[in-house]
Amino acid sequence: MSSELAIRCMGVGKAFQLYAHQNDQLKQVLFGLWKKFYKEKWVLNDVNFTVARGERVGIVGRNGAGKTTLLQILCGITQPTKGAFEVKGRIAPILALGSGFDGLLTGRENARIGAAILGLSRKEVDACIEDIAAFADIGSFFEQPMRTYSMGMIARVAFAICAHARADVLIVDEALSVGDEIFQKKCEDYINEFAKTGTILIVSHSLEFLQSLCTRVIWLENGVVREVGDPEKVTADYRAAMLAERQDQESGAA
Ligand SMILES: Nc1ncnc2c1ncn2[C@@H]1O[C@H](COP(=O)(O)OP(=O)(O)OP(=O)(O)O)[C@@H](O)[C@H]1O
Repeated sequence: MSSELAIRCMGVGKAFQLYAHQNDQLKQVLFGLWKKFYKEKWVLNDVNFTVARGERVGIVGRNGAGKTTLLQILCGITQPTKGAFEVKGRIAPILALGSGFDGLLTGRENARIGAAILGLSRKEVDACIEDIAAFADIGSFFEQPMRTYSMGMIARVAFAICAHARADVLIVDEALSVGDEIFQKKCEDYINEFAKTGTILIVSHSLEFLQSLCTRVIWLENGVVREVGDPEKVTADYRAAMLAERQDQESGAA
């Protein structure tokens, strides 16, 4: 690990606009200068952290804590409402796996486009497309339109592209919860291998995996950083809080 920064998140906040009625969105466009027709829902608030080059940082938090939104901001998929961020180097975003694919194009065609979007030149794509096909390991489906794919197959192609993107920073959102056991193991092996040289920011509900992989863990709670530090300590505190909450609910329900 070096002291050089790979990711810096400075006071990042994100508010979504919630419209009570469909018409309100149109009203906002027409009369938005005078009146707000939406309610703001803040899902991230003043999030600050840095990740050094070569570090492996995990993010934990309950459903809806803001983990995916934070990764989407860092990957440039959505803009922060407040604050600023910086990611140095080429990013491979293993998020919302495959949401950008065109269902009318084949796996191969989507893989070529996806790899180019991640920054590979045409020559580099030519050189690695068969390796991407082998990594995805979906046989003749690779030549079929992606609308015929299962979610698991889409995930395989998406992960395969990212695994060949020659990235400096791997940003992973729950990628290990998709696909079958064999593919999950392949992804885990890839991430462990990448970890030897690259920088990783990974969201996972698998606390054991984060403990084994990460150098630090961030616990996000209601859009704010509740704790950051040693993976064993943070995941233990998080687990204890979840357990205490469940016990409270059970005793309340009894
Ligand atoms: N486009 C959107 N418009 C409005 N609210 C949204 C939008 N996207 C996400 N949210 C809300 O933002 C909050 C954070 O969502 P996010 O997906 O970042 O949480 P998460 O920690 O990744 O959850 P999970 O573990 O369930 O994947 C949630 O309350 C969610 O409903």
